[in-house]
Amino acid sequence: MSTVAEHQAAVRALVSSHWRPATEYPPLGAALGRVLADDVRTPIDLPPFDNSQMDGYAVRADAAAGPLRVSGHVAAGDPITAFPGGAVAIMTGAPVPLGADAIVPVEAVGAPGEFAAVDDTVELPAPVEPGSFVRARGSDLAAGAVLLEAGTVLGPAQLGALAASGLTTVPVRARPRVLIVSTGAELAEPGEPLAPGAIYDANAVSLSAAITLAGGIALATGVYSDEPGHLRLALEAAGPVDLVVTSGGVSAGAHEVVRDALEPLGVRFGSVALQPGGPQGLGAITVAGAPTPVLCFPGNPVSSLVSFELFLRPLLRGDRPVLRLPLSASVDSPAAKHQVRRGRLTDAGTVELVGGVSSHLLAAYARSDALVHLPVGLTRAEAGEVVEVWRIDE
Ligand SMILES: Nc1nc2c(c(=O)[nH]1)N[C@H]1C(S)=C(S)[C@@H](COP(=O)(O)OP(=O)(O)OC[C@H]3O[C@@H](n4cnc5c(N)ncnc54)[C@H](O)[C@@H]3O)O[C@H]1N2
Ligand code: MOO
Repeated sequence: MSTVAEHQAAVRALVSSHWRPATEYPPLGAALGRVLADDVRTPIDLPPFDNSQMDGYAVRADAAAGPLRVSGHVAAGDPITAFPGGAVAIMTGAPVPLGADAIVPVEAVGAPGEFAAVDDTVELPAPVEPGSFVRARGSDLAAGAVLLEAGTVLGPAQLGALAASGLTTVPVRARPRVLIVSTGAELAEPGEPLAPGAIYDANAVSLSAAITLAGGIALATGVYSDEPGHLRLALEAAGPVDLVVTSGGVSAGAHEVVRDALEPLGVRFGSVALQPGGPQGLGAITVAGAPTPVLCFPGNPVSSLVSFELFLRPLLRGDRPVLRLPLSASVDSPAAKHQVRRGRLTDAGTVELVGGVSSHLLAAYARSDALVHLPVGLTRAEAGEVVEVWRIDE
């Protein structure tokens, strides 16, 4: 039996030895959620020039005592000018005139929005600190410095920072194409009539959604049969993909379609000290003429998704946010297994378990926003005991 860490390492080694993503250069508007392929440096200082943080007056701090003549007016978008002395009325974002070194907010001098006219005088109420309310050139980031590191997932702030640097395209990793094959003779497509003994295929949809949210391109198919030949046919008919994920057919039953079809091709099956998600398979098979990694997840719907979270998502998307939170109630756990329970964060700052241990409890999973980790060796945790929690509510 492998540990979770051993299986994670095996999956990482397998996937990374086959999937070497090409670099693509989408425009920023099409790069949301993509993963940076290389470090990106800003070609310009951010901000590109000293500018005012406030609507107010630009002054020289060492010459700001007594009445000051208003010597000009600059707004955002105006060119950079030399400081003529006195006080220059200045708007937020306008370039600080060269030679001025501080901004006094307008409300410190008079009413907000009311500026003295050029040639009028203003009197400042207090001494001024050099640099106050000046947003210095390069104070966010200097030209040439790394703005975002390879591996960063591009969200609103990251894309905004690239745009602020004047960049129009960004190097991102090609999205992995993942073929999801859910198996089992008992499965029916949602929408079909449900025959006695049949259940609807949840995993094709849940794993596709998980892959898509993790930045992959999900291609899903169902093999609703226990015939290994049918699974091999489905794989032979598939176009080129970077990875295959199967669900079901891996444990100890008489009809284990995935194991029966893929074990002869060299895929290894075994147990991981994990619940849910114990039975696992991994290896490489030929798909569309190319050696392609395959991960075989157990069919129970919770087991499939938990397997994805522990073994595949970190490779595609990085780690989930990890919290350490007290349990809202006590819980028992098998000493020999790393147990992953579904949970919900509470307003009290604790995590409460949702539903029981069993891996068919998908509706309970659907009400959860966290995974609660109870490691090997832990047999019981009391209410208030702090445990590792992964947020999964993205
Ligand atoms: N004698 C043993 N029996 C089982 C063991 C074991 O060690 N010894 N392990 C159990 C564990 S743990 C798991 S997990 C499952 C894994 O089973 P399989 O991967 O072979 O999956 P199936 O038997 O095909 O299905 C299990 C369960 O999940 C339902 N299922 C399957 N696919 C889907 C789908 N796409 N959508 C919704 N539900 C699905 C299926 O109907 C079964 O109820 O084995 C245990 N047994
Ligand atoms: O390992 Mo199974 O995945 O517990 O339910």
